[in-house]
Amino acid sequence: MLSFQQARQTILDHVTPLGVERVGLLDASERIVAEDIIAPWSLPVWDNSAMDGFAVRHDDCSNDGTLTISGYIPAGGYSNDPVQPGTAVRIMTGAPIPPGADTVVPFEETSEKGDQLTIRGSVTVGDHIRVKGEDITDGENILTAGSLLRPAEIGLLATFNKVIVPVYRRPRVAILATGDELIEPGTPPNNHQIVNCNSFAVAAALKEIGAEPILLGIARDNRESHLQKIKEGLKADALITSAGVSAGDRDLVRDILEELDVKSVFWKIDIKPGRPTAFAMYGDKPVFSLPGNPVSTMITFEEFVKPALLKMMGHRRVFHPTVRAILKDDVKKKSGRTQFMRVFVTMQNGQYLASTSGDQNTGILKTMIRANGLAILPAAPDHIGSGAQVDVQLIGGDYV
Ligand SMILES: Nc1nc2c(c(=O)[nH]1)N[C@H]1C(S)=C(S)[C@@H](COP(=O)(O)OP(=O)(O)OC[C@H]3O[C@@H](n4cnc5c(N)ncnc54)[C@H](O)[C@@H]3O)O[C@H]1N2
Ligand code: MOO
Repeated sequence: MLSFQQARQTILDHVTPLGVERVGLLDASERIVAEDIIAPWSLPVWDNSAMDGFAVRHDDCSNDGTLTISGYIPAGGYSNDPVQPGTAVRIMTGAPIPPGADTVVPFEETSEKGDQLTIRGSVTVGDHIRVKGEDITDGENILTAGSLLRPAEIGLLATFNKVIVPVYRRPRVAILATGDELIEPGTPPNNHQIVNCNSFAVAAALKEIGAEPILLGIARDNRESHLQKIKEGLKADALITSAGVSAGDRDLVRDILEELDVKSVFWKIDIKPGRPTAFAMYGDKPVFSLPGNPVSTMITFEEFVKPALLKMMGHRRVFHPTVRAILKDDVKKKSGRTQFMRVFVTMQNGQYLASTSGDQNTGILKTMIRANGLAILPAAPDHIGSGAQVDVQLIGGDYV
């Protein structure tokens, strides 16, 4: 049986980034740029003032004399007239430095009387001038393909007039719940029926990473229903099924996938929860079959599906940030399996602390709700004492 790391790597080895599409600037937010972006001009575009004040010739500032105010350049204005010796030009932040001037003196360091200006204190040549190209030079590679477009990158693209941006396509991901016991949310449950929560938890997780969920509904525990729904799901870029993958008499998912020529890559991983997870490929489309217990579905999505989809969207970083934390509880676990423990992480005196968020049975949803981290307990020991250091993936929720 594959270990946690082997299974995750195997999945990542099977998926590749989807194609590229060109979208409007704001639609590119939080997506991955698919080509290098080259600066078409320098930034700043020209030498400009960093302060409201006076553009002067530094040589004129060395004696205690006065200068004559000879002009005014607001932001949005410019002047091609050279600043003559003995004169100063009133200039606003962002306005281009006029020829001849090499220094800006802020208003606070001057006093004015009519058109006469006195500079107080010492002035260094070049003060308060933002020099052309000091930020970015013409032809510089400003964003390499594969970069995440956060607000700062979107601003940078806007600066350079890049209103159409090449980004990796977002996967359309079909989600199929399976089981005769299931009804859809909004339907009053009869005896022995339970409401399909997995499809919605998975759809929300997909939206969080910018993938497009397609809800296929529920496949009933018979061959025809599975065939019809799975066929539909295979039209998407990826398919996620929940339940029907363990050893039950009615666990049909893997058989039907095989019947539809979906090639099994592996079944079962040495982890808890999530052992019966199956992974298969339909051409170049991944098919994830997640165990039905809601907590197992959510954790296997986080550990296996999310990194694969992020890779398909062109992301270079596909894993949750992991921190070392001190365990606050004694933990008994199954020896030989990597175990994901739902924890609540806090920070005290510069150190992360992780305490169990409650009952770790996979039937217990509440513990998932309370968790903001998953501690990854290594396979070997069957007991980890409080005070031990463990790796914890931060999975969001309340900030620590
Ligand atoms: N003999 C064995 N039995 C089981 C094994 C095993 O290895 N041998 N593995 C156990 C483990 S671990 C898990 S996890 C479950 C997973 O089984 P399935 O993926 O086949 O899921 P089901 O049995 O159909 O359902 C499990 C549980 O989850 C509920 N469920 C299913 N779908 C949904 C949904 N969409 N929304 C909410 N809840 C859902 C379902 O009613 C069951 O209670 O198998 C163990 N058994
Ligand atoms: O592996 Mo099951 O997913 O423990 O609940």
